[in-house]
Amino acid sequence: MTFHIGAKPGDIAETVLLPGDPYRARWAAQKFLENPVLVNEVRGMLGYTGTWRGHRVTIHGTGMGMPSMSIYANELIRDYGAKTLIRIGSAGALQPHVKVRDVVLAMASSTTHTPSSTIFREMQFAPTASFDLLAAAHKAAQGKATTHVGMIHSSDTFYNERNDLFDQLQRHGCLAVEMEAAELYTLAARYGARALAVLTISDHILTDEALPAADRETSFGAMVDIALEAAFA
Ligand SMILES: O=P(O)(O)O[C@H]1O[C@H](CO)[C@@H](O)[C@H]1O
Ligand SMILES: O=c1cc[nH]c(=O)[nH]1
Repeated sequence: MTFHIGAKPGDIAETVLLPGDPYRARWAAQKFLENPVLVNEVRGMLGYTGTWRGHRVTIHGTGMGMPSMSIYANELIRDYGAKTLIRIGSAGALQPHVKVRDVVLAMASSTTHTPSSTIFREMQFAPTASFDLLAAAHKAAQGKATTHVGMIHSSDTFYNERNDLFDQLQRHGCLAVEMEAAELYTLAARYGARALAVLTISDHILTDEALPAADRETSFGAMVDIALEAAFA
């Protein structure tokens, strides 16, 4: 048991899928895992452990934003021994060719700040996915969803007041914006774990098209499939 996770030692698998939304964790565990058992509900941040094709897997919510992701990723890696962490999140598209419901595999993520910025001081650290997971996810995605691989942005805000920043990101090829991947990649690098973000486009920054909350909670099956296949490739 840690400050934020009530699971007993051994309750958490070495492979952890991480949606921001705890209800997406419940939906994905019930739909994809055999014998899912609730291992955490502290603060309503649901975590389940079960098996997928014989492999133990935990699916655990992270909440929204990098400070919340940082708390869960730190405790999962340092206290429970998680070794492969795959975010299964939603994101807003920043390019015209990236459409709602497409999947984005985040090769790298830019930021303005992360919870780790204080330790890097003047350095602009490059948070990057684990190549083996990225390559396996790319292969697993074939035939499951229209998939894009590239750079994303992890923002500290959902309600952006700086459209000029999004203009520059779009101009430099950034595919999508979300709020957690960069800190996950940074912590995985620090502690020698593997990490990837598999994202489903829930809305389009350029057109304002958006999926309803129920779809964001439960209709993102392709990314869960891709994440599970990549984890055990
Ligand atoms: O759907 P999740 O995984 O929560 O991800 C995205 O959705 C939230 C904002 O609505 C942020 O957490 C962002 O990163
Ligand atoms: O951070 C996010 C996540 C989904 N969609 C957005 O526009 N931003």
